[in-house]
Order: sequence, then structure tokens, then C-alpha cells
Amino acid sequence: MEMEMEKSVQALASATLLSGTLPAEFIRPLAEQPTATTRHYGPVSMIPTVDLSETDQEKLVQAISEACGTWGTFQLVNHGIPPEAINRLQSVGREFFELSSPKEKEECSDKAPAGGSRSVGGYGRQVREDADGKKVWSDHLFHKIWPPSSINYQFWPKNPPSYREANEEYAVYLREASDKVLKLMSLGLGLEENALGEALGGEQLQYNLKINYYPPCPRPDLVLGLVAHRDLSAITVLVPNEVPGLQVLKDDQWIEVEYIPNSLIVHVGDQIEILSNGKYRSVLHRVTVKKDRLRMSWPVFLEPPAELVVGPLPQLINDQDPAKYKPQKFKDYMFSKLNKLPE
Ligand SMILES: O=C(O)CCC(=O)C(=O)O
Ligand SMILES: [Fe+2]
Repeated sequence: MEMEMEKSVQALASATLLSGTLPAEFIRPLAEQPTATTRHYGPVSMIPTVDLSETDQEKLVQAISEACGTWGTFQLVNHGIPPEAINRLQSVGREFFELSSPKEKEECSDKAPAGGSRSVGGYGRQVREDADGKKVWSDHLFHKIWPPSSINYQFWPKNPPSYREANEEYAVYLREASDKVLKLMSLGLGLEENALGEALGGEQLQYNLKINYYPPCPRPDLVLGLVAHRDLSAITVLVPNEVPGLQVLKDDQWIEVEYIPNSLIVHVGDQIEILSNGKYRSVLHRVTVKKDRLRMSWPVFLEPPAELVVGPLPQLINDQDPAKYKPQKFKDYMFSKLNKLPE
């Protein structure tokens, strides 16, 4: 049985522009509305920057561990991924959203009946509504890009024809860059450089790409592109387009993440917070949208294989510093979080 697709936010956005009325289910409660709650720092970027071309290793390790311990996020510059590869990833993704028909998009969606074995894969809108029944102003496409054995090509667009090549090319570069990041993060915890990578499944580490599509919105002051959340990944490595909107919570303030051309945004996710026994912090973040500009983003969630048990690394726990998290299979962690059960 095929599910009737819910209308995309992209389609709703066009209708809303014509009518000028925002459907009520998108209007956030006052305490969440962006204009009431955002702090503007002006031109100075407050998010730490990590420069992979830094040749002083000690300095680099220091910078990354400080960023992960205080903010849980940083801008990664000089990461070695050619700008052309990033541009190709972006243009094929944008073409999918803007040039393919609703039917072509639906072909990339998960056809499994809701409530059954439905996975978080393919094209669509956020499956769950918030507790208060509110909806987010975004559509997405989700699919694995590595390892090859994990990929379900049903979720990969057939159009544009270069979609596959561009994504495969990006996966190769991204693995190199994220490998370096995980090594530096391990060293920053005083561990051997492969410690985090191995604890996350080594060669079995999964790379799960999401494309977020946030159409322009007539009332950006009232909606959110994504509500406040922490990623359940180990780390997330995100390519933004030039339209800002991502905000991170720091000292109870929402701070805008500035757009830096060619930079990648790295988030510490829940699994690294757990492995590090809380020394690195999974960052709370949300997304705001714009009145006349389209935001898109390409986060890749690096996740352990489903059956792998993740808990605080034994090297990091002792009498003074007891384990703060209970070890559990990644799939069980994910299930509890997605169903809002106690973790
Ligand atoms: O669009 C962004 O910058 C953030 C996306 C995000 O947080 C997510 O997809 O989990
Ligand atoms: Fe996120």
C-alpha cells in the first residue's frame, strides 16, 4: 500500500506567497519565535574556527578540544575538500528539489507504511510533529553515502543524472576530512588517535547525508526551519549555502552561525558526548528561515552501526570521574530518542 504524500513545504510556500496567509500549524509558541529570542553579536563570529592547515599539531588539538568542550560546534576551514566538489554536491541537490516533479520526488520517498518498519530515509517532511502539533518550515532528503554496503539507492535521485557521481565524489573527500577531525578529537581527550574512530565502528562508521530545503517564508518571525535539537550522530559535518539561519545555544542565548565561504560546520553529536563522558558537548541548535531567500544545507551524520554498543570510554572513567551515561546499542538510543522515551 502506498502512502498519500503530505504536501511539501516547498509547495505550501508557493501557495502561501500567493495567499499571504501562513497556515496556523507552522506558528511557533512565543517562547520559540526567532525574533523574540535571538541575540545578535554583529560582524564578529562567535563560533570557534578550526583551521586544518595549522601545522602546529598541539595548537590544533587544543583548538578542537576547546571548541568541542565549550561550544560543541565549530567552523572547519582549510579542510582539504575542493570547493568544486562541494559546488557539485550543492548544485545536484538543488536541481533535485527545484527541477524534479512531485512524482519524481515521491519516488525517492520511503514507501513503507507509517508505524511499520519505516526508516528515516528518503524524501519528505519531518515524520513526527512536535508535541504541540506544530510543523517545521522545511523539506528534506535523507540517504546514506558510505559505506557502499549500507547504501539504498532507492533514495538517491535519478535526476539530475550526475547526482550519483557528485555524491560519491563528496563521500570520498568527506571521509578524509572527518577522519582527521575524529583523530584530533581523540588526541584532545588524551587518547590514542584512533580511539574515537574505533569506538564508533571503524570501517563500519555510517555516513548519512541529509539535504535540508527551507523555502522563503512570508513570516520568518513566527516559524522555525527546524526546532531546537541535538544530533544523535557522533559528529555532523555540514555544508551550508550562503543564506544564514543556523543558530546554536550558548549560555542560554541563541547565536547565529555566520556563513564563511568554503567552511564546513561541525557539530558534536550525542554519541561523542557519551564516549567522552561529557567532556565534549552535543550542541543544541535550531534553524530560522528568511523572507526572500532559500536556505539549503547538506549535513552528513556520522553514526555507529546500529548494533554497536556505545558508552563512556573506559580510559576516561575513574573514581573521580564516574560514568555519566549508560552504555547501549546505537539503535536502542536512536529508538528512545525518536520516540521521546527516557534515554
Ligand atoms: O540547516 C542547518 O544548518 C542545520 C540542519 C540540522 O540541524 C539538521 O538537519 O539536523
Ligand atoms: Fe541538527
